[in-house]
Amino acid sequence: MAQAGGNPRSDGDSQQPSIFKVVLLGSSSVGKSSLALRFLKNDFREILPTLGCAFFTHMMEVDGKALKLELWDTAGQEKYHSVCHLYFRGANAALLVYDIAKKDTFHRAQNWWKELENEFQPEEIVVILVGNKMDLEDSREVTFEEGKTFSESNKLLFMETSAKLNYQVTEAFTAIARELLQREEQHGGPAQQKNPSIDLENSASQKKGKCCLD
Ligand SMILES: Nc1nc2c(ncn2[C@@H]2O[C@H](COP(=O)(O)OP(=O)(O)OP(=O)(O)O)[C@@H](O)[C@H]2O)c(=O)[nH]1
Repeated sequence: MAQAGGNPRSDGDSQQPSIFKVVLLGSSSVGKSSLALRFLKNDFREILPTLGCAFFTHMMEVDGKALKLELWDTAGQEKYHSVCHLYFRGANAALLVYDIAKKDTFHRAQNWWKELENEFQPEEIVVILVGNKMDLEDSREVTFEEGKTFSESNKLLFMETSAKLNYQVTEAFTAIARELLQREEQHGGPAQQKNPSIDLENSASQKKGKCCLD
């Protein structure tokens, strides 16, 4: 394993929420930024392709426990592929997003899973496979069963979503948050992060149109 997942961070004060790094991975145009925009702002609009990576933080509460998610929305365009590896270092969770109306994006999500498997021990990262654009039922190329079968055989969480219709978007992020908190509890509470996130100031390319999430 080349790189271990980062432990959730805390400043040592048990009252402070844990911080988890969550990366969004998948082909270009599957709707990663749209899922983030829907989750963070309950909005949906045309967004320009992500350049490099966009970064957001979000406080939330799950089952009475507060936590902070650091969301890293990566660019799906192939030219950014190698950069994405930098961004998933130290991640606690990943959303592997595909477009249910584009079979090749499902295969790409499966390849991302292989890459994560090479980087992380199974217990180091929470992964959810997300079949987005489920509003495009008439053009569906990936069945619900295909997504479910792949997830079950690889012990991933799975959900179909529509950023456009606001269907199961919050649920997908909440499922991740819940699993992260459960794992943290099993491992005896928050610890200092072993592999801190890379320096945002120096290395995160900003997304054109990122302002729409601010
Ligand atoms: N019908 C439908 N369209 C969607 C949905 N989510 C996103 N889109 C559209 O898909 C296109 C791509 O969305 P983005 O969110 O930019 O996709 P991305 O995965 O972030 O793309 P990159 O930044 O290139 O990696 C846009 O035109 C969105 O409006 C959805 O749930 N349903």
